[in-house]
Formats: sequence, structure tokens, C-alpha cells
Amino acid sequence: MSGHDCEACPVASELAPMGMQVGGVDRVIALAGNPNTGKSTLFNALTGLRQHTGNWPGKTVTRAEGGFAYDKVRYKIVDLPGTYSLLSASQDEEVARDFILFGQPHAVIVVTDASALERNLNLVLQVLEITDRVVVAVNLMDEARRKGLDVDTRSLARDLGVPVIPIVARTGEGLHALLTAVDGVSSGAVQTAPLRVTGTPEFEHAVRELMTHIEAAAPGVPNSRWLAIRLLDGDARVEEALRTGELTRLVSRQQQQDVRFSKQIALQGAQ
Ligand SMILES: Nc1nc2c(ncn2[C@@H]2O[C@H](COP(=O)(O)OP(=O)(O)OP(=O)(O)O)[C@@H](O)[C@H]2O)c(=O)[nH]1
Ligand SMILES: [Mg+2]
Repeated sequence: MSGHDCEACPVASELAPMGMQVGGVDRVIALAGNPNTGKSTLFNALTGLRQHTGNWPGKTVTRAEGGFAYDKVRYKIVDLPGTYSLLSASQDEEVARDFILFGQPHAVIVVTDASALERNLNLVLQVLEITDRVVVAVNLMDEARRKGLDVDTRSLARDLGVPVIPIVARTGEGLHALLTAVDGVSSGAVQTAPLRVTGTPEFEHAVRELMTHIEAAAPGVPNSRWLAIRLLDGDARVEEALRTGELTRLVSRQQQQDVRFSKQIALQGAQ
């Protein structure tokens, strides 16, 4: 991979207003997950001491961001607040949701607790509704093993349609496999097929109708289904993004980014 500077890449213009500095990095990734699943431990394991904290603009929620390089790719990693949902019921949830949706990170690692997977999957599914660039890290595998729990990450990966990697963030076990998956998903080389939850026929009908309107208003929008569901729920932030044209601007940037990825992959293939 070349020493591409993300200052000039499309994602930079979305991240700058969020107070992010993206100079000198190739890709931006985010860590999401329920509280206490080991996100910060993983963040520290990946970044060492190269981390900064600050507040989200206008919000009191603390943000930690840092950098690391893996396989010659320079990553910026953002540790999102721990949340049980992304429905913007609290500032933490809004920050995490807005970053995943509007910050458009190249990949989101959802950190889960191996001993409480079922409960953690709720958030995984919500993230999958927004983006297909997801890697699930099943953390605290040491604790699960101690409790005699067997986690079938292969079946889970097949069912969720995204890579699922067992790790022990505290000791670094599984981090190479995790970063290999992150590389594949964030470069676009690995295409995921995320599981999406469906509702009653009436609900699906309403969603489809709204999707048509959203896609007409913002052609090529990558997550019109999620946006439609949020609109049905009366989500003011999504409504505003549609009304102000913010979504349309995001779509054109996303398309430029996809072209950039294709070029990168072609270049890598030619080397
Ligand atoms: N045994 C074990 N403990 C871990 C592992 N990863 C994290 N922990 C511990 O789990 C606790 C929570 O870890 P954090 O990294 O603070 O979790 P978090 O997701 O950042 O928590 P919030 O920021 O509150 O959402 C800490 O006591 C960690 O030391 C692991 O792989 N194994
Ligand atoms: Mg934390």
C-alpha cells in the first residue's frame, strides 16, 4: 500500500467537523460494543501509548483515538463509548451511532463478551443494519474458557455474514487474526454479507416505500433500509440529514471512496 495521506481522502472531510485529525493515516476504524467488553483494553493493546483523548464537539462524552500500523497500512482507531444500543437515547449512543453512520469509518470492530454473547448480539445486529464493513471480536475468551463455555465463532461468522474472531485483548491472543480480518474488510477485499433482521409484512412494506423515497432523494445511499427504519421511529437526526442534503453529500463521497479502494486493490494486484 502506498503512503497515501488520508488528509486528502473523502472520509477526512466528514471526520474533520467531528474534531478528528486524519493526516498521515490510510484508514479509519472504530471500536464499538457494550460497556465493559474490553474495548479500551483492545485499543491500548493496538495503540500502545500513542493515544489522545478529547471531547466530541459540543458533547461531554470523552473520545479516545490513537494510531497503529499493520502490514504497512496506517490506521487511526477511535474508541467509541460503550452502549447497549445505537438508538440515540443517550449522548453516548448518539455519539457512537453518528460516528458509524456519518463518520463512515473504513471498518467497525464490534467488541463482544464471549460469556454474554447473546446479549451482545443485539448491538452487533444494530451495527450491521448501518454498515457492512464490520468485524466482530469475541473478547474475554480466557474467561469463557475458564467457565467451560465453548464459542463457535465459525458458525457465528456464517450466520452473521461478517468475520468473527476470538480474542483475549488482555494478553494479545488473536490480535493478528483480528487485524487480518480488519485489513480485508477495511480495504474492501473481503466482501461481507451481513444478516439483517426483518419485521412483519406491514412493517417491511412501509420500510420499502420509505426506502424508495430516500433513494430518490439521495441516489446510491448505502444504508437506506436503516434510514427508513429510523425515520419510522421518528429519529430527528436522520430526518435532519435528509432534509439538509447532508446524506446526498455523503453518498458522493462514498462513491469516490469506493473508486479509491478499487484503484488500491488494482495497484496491489499489479505489484
Ligand atoms: N480476563 C480478561 N479480562 C479482560 C479482557 N479484556 C478486558 N478485560 C478486563 O475487562 C474489564 C473491562 O475492560 P475495558 O477495556 O475497560 O472495557 P470497555 O469496553 O472499554 O468498557 P467501557 O469503556 O466502560 O465500555 C477490565 O477490567 C479489563 O482488564 C480479556 O481479554 N480477558
Ligand atoms: Mg472503555
